[in-house]
Amino acid sequence: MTATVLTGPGRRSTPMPDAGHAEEQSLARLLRPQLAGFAAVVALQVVGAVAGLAPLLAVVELGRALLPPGPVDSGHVRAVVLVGVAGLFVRLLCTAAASGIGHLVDDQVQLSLRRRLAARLARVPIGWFSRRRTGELAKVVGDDVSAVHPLIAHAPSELVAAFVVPAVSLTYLFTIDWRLTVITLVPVVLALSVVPLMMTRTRLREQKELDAAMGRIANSAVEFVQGISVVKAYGGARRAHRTFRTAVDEFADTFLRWVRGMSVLAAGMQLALSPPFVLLVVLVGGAALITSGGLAPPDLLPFLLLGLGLTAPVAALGHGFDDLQAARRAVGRIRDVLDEPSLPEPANPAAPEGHRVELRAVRFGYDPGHEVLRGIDLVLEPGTVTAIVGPSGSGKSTLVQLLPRFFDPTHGSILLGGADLRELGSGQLHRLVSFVFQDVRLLRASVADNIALAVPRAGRDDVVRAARLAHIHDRILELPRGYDTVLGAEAGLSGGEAQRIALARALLADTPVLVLDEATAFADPHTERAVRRTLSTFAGDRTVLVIAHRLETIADADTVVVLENGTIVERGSPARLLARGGRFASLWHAHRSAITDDPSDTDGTDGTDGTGTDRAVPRGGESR
Ligand SMILES: Nc1ncnc2c1ncn2[C@@H]1O[C@H](COP(=O)(O)OP(=O)(O)OP(=O)(O)O)[C@@H](O)[C@H]1O
Repeated sequence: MTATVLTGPGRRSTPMPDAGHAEEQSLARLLRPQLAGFAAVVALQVVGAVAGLAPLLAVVELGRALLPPGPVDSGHVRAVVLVGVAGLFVRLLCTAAASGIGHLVDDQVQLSLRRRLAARLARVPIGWFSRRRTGELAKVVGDDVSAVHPLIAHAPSELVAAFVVPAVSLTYLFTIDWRLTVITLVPVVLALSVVPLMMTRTRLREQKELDAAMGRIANSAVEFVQGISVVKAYGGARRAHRTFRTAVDEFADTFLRWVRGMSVLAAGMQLALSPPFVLLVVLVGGAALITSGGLAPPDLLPFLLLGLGLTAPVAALGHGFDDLQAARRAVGRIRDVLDEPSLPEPANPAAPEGHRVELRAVRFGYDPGHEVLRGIDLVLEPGTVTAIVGPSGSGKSTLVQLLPRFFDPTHGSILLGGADLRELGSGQLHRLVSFVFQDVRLLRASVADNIALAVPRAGRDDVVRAARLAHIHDRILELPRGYDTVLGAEAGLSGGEAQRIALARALLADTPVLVLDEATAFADPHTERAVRRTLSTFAGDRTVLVIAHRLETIADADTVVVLENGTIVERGSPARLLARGGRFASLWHAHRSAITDDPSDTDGTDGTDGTGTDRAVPRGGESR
């Protein structure tokens, strides 16, 4: 046997900079398209906040005009009332408009975030998902994006109210009496002095721990629900439940620690901002000034009224503080996902010539330090079927998943028609390579749409032809609405049926390279034989790579590749390999005797086709 290290016209892959990654996904950049809307919200809030002070100031002015003894200037009173009413009206108008625009901007930002997340998730390597937990990802796309809501829709109004209202009020109060103004500020200063204590390293760490504990609850709940059938079948509900209970208990402990740290601070802040405390401070200060003759009694009124107005925005900011902190952390997590490197897309895709596939010194590992494929050199010629065999865990599935580019090799390259896969656009690659793996994923869509996934414009005739070839047409007709039946909603399919839908999808895609993980594993013997016949007819000039579990597939293959521990230990035609008496021969004999020893196996997979002819005898052929 000769090693099939071929040198072809393949070029070195030069991964292009990832366009998606290059665009820095900062929140500012994210908000840039919405800047006009954002500016309008802030402007309306400023006008609204200032106008909102008019009624208060009108009451104060009325008090100062009506309380002192003597004649009343009715013209002045009328003007003050009019200004107060107009201010109220403008405030209502501005607040409503700002709230409306703010929520529209928020909607756009959330939509854009979710679109970006979806686009990024579609481009990250499949391996990234296996390292992520479903709960965490669901939290980012769902909860975390929603947590941005207060940041966009409420923060501007709260910030504006917190700064503009006190600024205007203070200016007015200063014109009346600067000493009482300073006294009126005491509650605000006390409340603000608590804020840094709420943001110490310990408090922020506790917040993070709280978030992580919440994430663990979500994960364990999702995992518990996903695995519920297995757990129940094996009576392990108690054990599985324990993970959830532990997560819940941990959350309760973390929450208690957080509450303990925050409650005194929050209570102190609330006390400082509470109306009774504010009134007490202003009254004590005002009374002292009045008795000393430094302040006219009616001038105490504006301080009592506006003093309460000074603390209200700070209190609102305090209430929104948690939301804002949560939004900040959520944006951080969203940014982490958006910054995740995706499989690089070439700026100028290469044009492959033909569909010869060549793996050159391919190495790959899911985790650093643990290689699953350790230097694979392999050529798959057009018009041939290459079967991969090998013990469980030898890397067969990993190897075939590199062809549709579920992952990129960590070293070496894979060439298709002379072009490195990394130099092909993803659309181009999908037009060249289709696959049917064991773990078939069908979409919650009609049967026809599922089959036509790669060729959305395919006519119904083509879809039916592909379904017939995959021997699933009759079963589809039995479904409630035939080809229009929505899978997962109106009907479900068995594992073998789902595989044949996936096979029909691959047949319709009609790509020159086909990768199969023994696509007929779940079919009954009769269907399995029929599907195999279809595949051998269909193969034609195609380049076919199949993970073979059945002797017939192995016997029919042009080349068999024996994989062990991530390296190719034998390759050649089945007949030659059998004659050599090496690894393949012992695998073959072990496989055969396992089947003949198993009395339950009556499906012909022992190498006979049920007609008495021994078909699973490797046919002759030269090693490539
Ligand atoms: N998503 C993954 N993340 C981390 N390790 C993985 C992942 N998938 C497979 N592995 C590991 O890679 C090695 C090869 O697995 P692979 O599924 O390719 O083998 P296989 O030959 O196809 O096995 P089988 O015949 O049992 O399907 C195994 O050690 C497996 O644990």
